[in-house]
Amino acid sequence: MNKSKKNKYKPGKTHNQAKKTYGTKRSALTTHKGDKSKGKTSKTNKRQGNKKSVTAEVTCTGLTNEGKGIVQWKGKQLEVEHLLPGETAEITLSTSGQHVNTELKRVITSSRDRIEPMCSYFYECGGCQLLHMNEEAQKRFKQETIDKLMKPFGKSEPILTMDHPYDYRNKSHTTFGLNKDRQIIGGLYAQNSHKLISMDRCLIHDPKADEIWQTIKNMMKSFKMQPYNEDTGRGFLRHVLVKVGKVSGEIMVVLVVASPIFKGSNNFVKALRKANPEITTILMNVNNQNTSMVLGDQEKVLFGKGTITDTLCGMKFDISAKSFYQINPVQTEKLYAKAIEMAKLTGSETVIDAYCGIGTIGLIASQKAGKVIGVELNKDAVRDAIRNSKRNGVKNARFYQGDSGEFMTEMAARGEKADVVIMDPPRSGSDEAFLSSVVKLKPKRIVYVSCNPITQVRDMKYLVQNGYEVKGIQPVDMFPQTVHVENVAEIVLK
Ligand SMILES: C[S@@+](CC[C@H](N)C(=O)[O-])C[C@H]1O[C@@H](n2cnc3c(N)ncnc32)[C@H](O)[C@@H]1O
Repeated sequence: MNKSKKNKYKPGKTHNQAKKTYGTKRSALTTHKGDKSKGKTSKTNKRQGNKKSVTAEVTCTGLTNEGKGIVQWKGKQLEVEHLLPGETAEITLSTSGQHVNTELKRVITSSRDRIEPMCSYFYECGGCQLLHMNEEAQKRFKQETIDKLMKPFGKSEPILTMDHPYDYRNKSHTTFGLNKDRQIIGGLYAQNSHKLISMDRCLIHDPKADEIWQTIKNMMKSFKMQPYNEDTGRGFLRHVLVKVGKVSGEIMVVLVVASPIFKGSNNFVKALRKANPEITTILMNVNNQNTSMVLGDQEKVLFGKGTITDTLCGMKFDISAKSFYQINPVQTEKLYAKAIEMAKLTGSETVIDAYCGIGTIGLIASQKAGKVIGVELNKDAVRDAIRNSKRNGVKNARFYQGDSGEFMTEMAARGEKADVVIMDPPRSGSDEAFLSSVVKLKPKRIVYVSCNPITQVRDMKYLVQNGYEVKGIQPVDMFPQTVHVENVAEIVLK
């Protein structure tokens, strides 16, 4: 590896997701140079637990990438959850070590961008961070986030938003537990915690998925099925994963259980299908590890074919329980259309679809390319991709299981050729092995699809330092109501 400054790859930190709820937040304490404190501190100092807390009146001057309000207090820049630019508010502050925790107590002057959150779990859950902002403000926030991050590479296009920004998630997983009265509850963990919030509906989930896990929760008592307790390791049902084919209407239910012995599974499946006849397949996944991962390794099909099929961009795709599939298909069609437009295919190119999942982008691109080579780490996803290739009658695509970085390194070592690389890595971004091999392979074009523009910027800097230039930047709002934003960049060899 060339160790020169030019080629030096500097992995950045992964995007820090916004956290949960009103209050008890630990804000990053950053020293703020050159600005006088604008916050007024009240004289009353209280003790919160063993931490000293003070109340202050502050004015919000902007938003962080995580959608938190930025305020100045005693020469420091602090972040306050759920505060909007221009608003003045009363907050409480408490210090623990190097950190200052802030809590929004009362908004004194409210922004015109503020709306009443449509979800009653908003302040507790933290899965959506922007429900207190109207649609226009969310759009502006995401556009500004991308514009700011992508500034070194040029201007970004206006973000592609969604007409009905609710009910869009085709995949959801629910956890079960007992409340203090030992009644079974189901819901989501509060962001970055293991506090289970009992809910009946999530505004961004597919409504059918929420209906199904409610059915399961209501069946548990009569089937003597106990929710799994992470602390004691006792109980059976850990999670329910529901995947919905938004076009096909097919529905997969995965019962994630702590033990492979599922007594009465036939009757359970029968009762579940009776209550929700739209379910097309039911699986049992055994996760007996002490882990925060939802799915374990063992899987058994209890009913149906074990996969669902959905249609995206006119092609049909089989999706397994463990395979990645974009969670917002309406916006995915816009994203893929942009990615393929940026690839500028003429029919003869060799295209690499790196981090290809079930082969969606590559198979759609294959209609306009000479040949497509897909690489993906997850073996179930590769099996789906191969099946999807056959199902759609695609003859010019091959899929391989492996690490994209290693695969590209081997391709570069063999002196192989690629005209276009489409890459869509996970949130942590790509790696040095992959990027340095891309630079060796010298494709004319790279289309970089990312759900984390922070790691995307890091990787794009490397490509730009090594002979590429950025020609186009297109943000897409794949995750309305949350701070997350998808971005696709067109990068060409100079
Ligand atoms: C954001 S998804 C994109 C999938 C696909 N392009 C799509 O649009 O549905 C990232 C994919 O990268 C895969 N992945 C993660 N690390 C990988 C690696 N080192 N090499 C290859 N694939 C990897 C994941 O399993 C996942 O399927």
